[in-house]
Amino acid sequence: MAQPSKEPCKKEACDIQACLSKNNFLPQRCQRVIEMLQACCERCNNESTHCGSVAALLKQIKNAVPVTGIRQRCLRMVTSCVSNAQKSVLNGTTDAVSVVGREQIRLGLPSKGRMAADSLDLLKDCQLFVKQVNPRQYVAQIPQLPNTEVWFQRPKDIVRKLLSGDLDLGIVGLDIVGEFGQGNEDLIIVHEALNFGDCHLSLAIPNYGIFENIKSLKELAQMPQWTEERPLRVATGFTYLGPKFMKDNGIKHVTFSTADGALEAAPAMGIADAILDLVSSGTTLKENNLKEIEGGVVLKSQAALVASRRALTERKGALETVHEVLERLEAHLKADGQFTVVANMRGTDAEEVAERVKTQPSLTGLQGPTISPVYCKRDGKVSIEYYAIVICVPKKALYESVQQLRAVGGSGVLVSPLTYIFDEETPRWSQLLSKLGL
Ligand SMILES: Nc1ncnc2c1ncn2[C@@H]1O[C@H](COP(=O)(O)OP(=O)(O)OP(=O)(O)O)[C@@H](O)[C@H]1O
Ligand SMILES: O=P(O)(O)OC[C@H]1O[C@H](OP(=O)(O)OP(=O)(O)O)[C@H](O)[C@@H]1O
Ligand SMILES: [Mg+2]
Repeated sequence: MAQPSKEPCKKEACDIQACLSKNNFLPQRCQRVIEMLQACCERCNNESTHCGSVAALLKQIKNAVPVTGIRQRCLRMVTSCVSNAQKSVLNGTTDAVSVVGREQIRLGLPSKGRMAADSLDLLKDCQLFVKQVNPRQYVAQIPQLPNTEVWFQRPKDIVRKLLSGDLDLGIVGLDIVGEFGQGNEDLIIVHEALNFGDCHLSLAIPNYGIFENIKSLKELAQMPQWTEERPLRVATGFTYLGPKFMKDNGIKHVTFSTADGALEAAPAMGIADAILDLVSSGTTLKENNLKEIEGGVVLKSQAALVASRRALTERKGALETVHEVLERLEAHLKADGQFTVVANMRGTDAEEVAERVKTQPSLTGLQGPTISPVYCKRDGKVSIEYYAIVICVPKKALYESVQQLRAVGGSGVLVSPLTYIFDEETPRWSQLLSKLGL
């Protein structure tokens, strides 16, 4: 194997050093960051794209660089440095044992089942149109994100492939993240509430026989029937989360069996005493004479945007792509629950109208009402008698708000859907940076 080259680092190393020194960082600290960067690139030359030392380097930068702007510049330089090191391997400048080089960011979407159509619809609502030529084609493009390709996969494979580095981002249920991610720190939840795929993972027992009066997990655990020889038998598809939940709750005498579906039949078939499965409407439990119990919810789930930490810190453009996707998602999801309400109000001036509006609890809008004069022509003269008030109102509080508007003299109330609310910065973006140690 050829000697690893430190060349790709040189320019970035100088830039980072200059940036840090210019901002009064101690020379030893700068030096340490640069050494780590160079060691990291050596390893990238030698090993693969998944050089774990980048994470350590980023942590070091976090400690050394408290100012967000400078920290982000350093991060970009590090990413570019590492990707140069990788490119030099691909171009043959340096040998490598195995390098998975790819330019495109990969987003995994559910290929079928409950989550598939909803994932595409959500992206569409964010003006991200997935172009899939036919439904059996597993790769697709999003013209609005030219550096990103979509790969359709089964939800559990999305999580597995995020962990193996074959996908960078994905949309899956939090249940699948918990079950197949198993707390792996490389999986980062970028947005935990995409507003579809709602369900919960729950323990359920028959509502007849020895279970008739059992109402809680505690009571279930204390039943004298369960012994080492005859443990509580639980049927579940969640073979990681199930045992973990029982252990965390101190339930000792328990065994698990698994099946791919129709688990609700297991107690009546005599295969299990209880089941641990997803519930949404509760119909399947009810139809099979099963009930949930207090303390039996393992987790609440809905669709989430998940990313690979390594991809975000090492793959060129990944962080920027996540930022854009996150902004679009947040703008859409925030607006989704709101209406824009416009009404006219008679008044002497804008402040007086504002005072009246503010007496009503549902009329404050996002930051406060926008009030503007309505110019009308009377006897050939332009005058202001009315003011238009514009507010955002939660959909649930619409009627209440209309009543409150009327109560303070509002008339001609217009209600229209709100499509996007772009905040100054999305709170989840700063949370993501902090999870990444940036
Ligand atoms: N009632 C529900 N039952 C199961 N999953 C639900 C439910 N409601 C929402 N979900 C979400 O949908 C995901 C499962 O979707 P789906 O049932 O299509 O896949 P699957 O069960 O893995 O596929 P299959 O049933 O073909 O094995 C879950 O991981 C969960 O996040
Ligand atoms: O509370 P409910 O709305 O009734 O939904 C819960 C049921 O839905 C899921 O099964 P699915 O339809 O995926 O069938 P499967 O068991 O064949 O996977 C889940 O495993 C439950 O059985
Ligand atoms: Mg299913």
